[in-house]
Amino acid sequence: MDVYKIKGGNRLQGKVTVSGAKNSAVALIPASILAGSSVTIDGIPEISDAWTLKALLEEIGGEVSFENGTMTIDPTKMVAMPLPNGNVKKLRASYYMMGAMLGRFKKAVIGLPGGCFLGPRPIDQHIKGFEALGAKVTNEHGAIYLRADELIGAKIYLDVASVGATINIMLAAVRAKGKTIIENAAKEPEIIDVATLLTNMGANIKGAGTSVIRIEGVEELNGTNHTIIPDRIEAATFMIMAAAMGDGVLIDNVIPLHLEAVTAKLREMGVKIEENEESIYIPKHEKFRAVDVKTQVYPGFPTDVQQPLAVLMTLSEGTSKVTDTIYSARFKHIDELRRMNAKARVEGSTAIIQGPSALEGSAVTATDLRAGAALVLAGLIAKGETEIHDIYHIERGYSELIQKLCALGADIRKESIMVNTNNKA
Ligand SMILES: CC(=O)N[C@H]1[C@@H](OP(=O)(O)OP(=O)(O)OC[C@H]2O[C@@H](n3ccc(=O)[nH]c3=O)[C@H](O)[C@@H]2O)O[C@H](CO)[C@@H](O)[C@@H]1O
Ligand SMILES: C=C(OP(=O)(O)O)C(=O)O
Repeated sequence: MDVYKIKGGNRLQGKVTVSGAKNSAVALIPASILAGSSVTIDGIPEISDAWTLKALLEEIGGEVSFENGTMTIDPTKMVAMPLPNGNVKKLRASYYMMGAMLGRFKKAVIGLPGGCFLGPRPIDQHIKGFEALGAKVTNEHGAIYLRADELIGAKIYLDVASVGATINIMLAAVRAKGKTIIENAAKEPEIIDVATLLTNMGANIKGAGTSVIRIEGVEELNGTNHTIIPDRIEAATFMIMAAAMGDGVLIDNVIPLHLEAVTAKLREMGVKIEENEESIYIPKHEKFRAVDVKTQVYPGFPTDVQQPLAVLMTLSEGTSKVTDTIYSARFKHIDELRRMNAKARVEGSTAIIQGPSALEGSAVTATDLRAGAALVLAGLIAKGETEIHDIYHIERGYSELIQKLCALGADIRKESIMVNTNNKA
């Protein structure tokens, strides 16, 4: 089993460059299914989710290369191959194969997606959207079957402003006949990024990034080149790491506008942040104020950042509270942080963190992607050695994390350890 081993206490200094956005990449790659010729995407992060999607595209006949951050996808020989099991279970975003294959082939069979367990993650709004466009959708033995004679544009009101449902409906609707209107659409920057790719492929999409998206279906889409946006969640993770352990860290390749809620909350905690056009500088800090934070849909405070932020709260003076309004059960990291001597507990959908506490190295488990990032930060701060298990969660979404942290001065390495399966409960 692979683990991360971290010797805590090293200060971080220098420049770190943020990779392309995971949550864009995992939608842009399936979007290429809709193209009539090759799509090239620059800035794809080196994460296992990208490799898994490459494998999924190859399973349906795509020719895909992925080298030095550039993925080129030739979709011309793709077929509507059912994907009920295997790779689709490895990540959440395999659900985008539904919208893209429905758009191109008018049919798809896709297993229920995997991804982080954060509490219930239904896909009812995706299905409602596909049905509104004229698809018949059934759930048979854990796989979703979608078929349509033709897709016809429709008005769809999302009961929740879901990122996945907004993108998935967009993927199918660009090839539907006539006009689709998505109301109460999610507004995340990754949605604009996907709409930009689709528009450059010849789609007609207006309003991406607002709560009403209008799509006029087209008969065919062409290949194109695209450069992905920077990962605002990775950037926020490094901002928090820099605040906690930095002696001056420049975080490069960011769009500061995408980070407004994070920047505002960190400033409230006493963190000094210098924003440049495409980078953010965080100087050394010694003290932090306790704050309360509530996660919200974009442009509110992102749920994907609350777990690393909780670690900074263990250094803050007083009681902090984190309420997750998106995922009620996204608090598995709190138990692990307690193993490291954090004073924290969960009440309902709120974590209550009492600081400051002196974190101590321990063996802990990355229960999900951002819990993993939180534990990496806790390990950087803690006295002694921290060993993080189940790091495959972290590697789904952070590109070259070890290399980036080592370059900043951290003592973190990946190691294979023997697991005694006889002792497993
Ligand atoms: C691959 C990807 O982009 N993942 C991101 C995406 O996940 P994902 O797209 O899965 O998240 P959604 O925006 O869809 O979910 C938001 C909320 O809506 C609920 N919901 C969603 C769909 C649905 O059909 N029915 C329903 O009730 C969910 O349970 C959740 O409470 O947005 C989340 C919220 O910003 C992020 O944490 C994830 O990192
Ligand atoms: C929850 C996340 O990812 P996914 O939706 O891919 O599980 C995340 O990126 O924090």
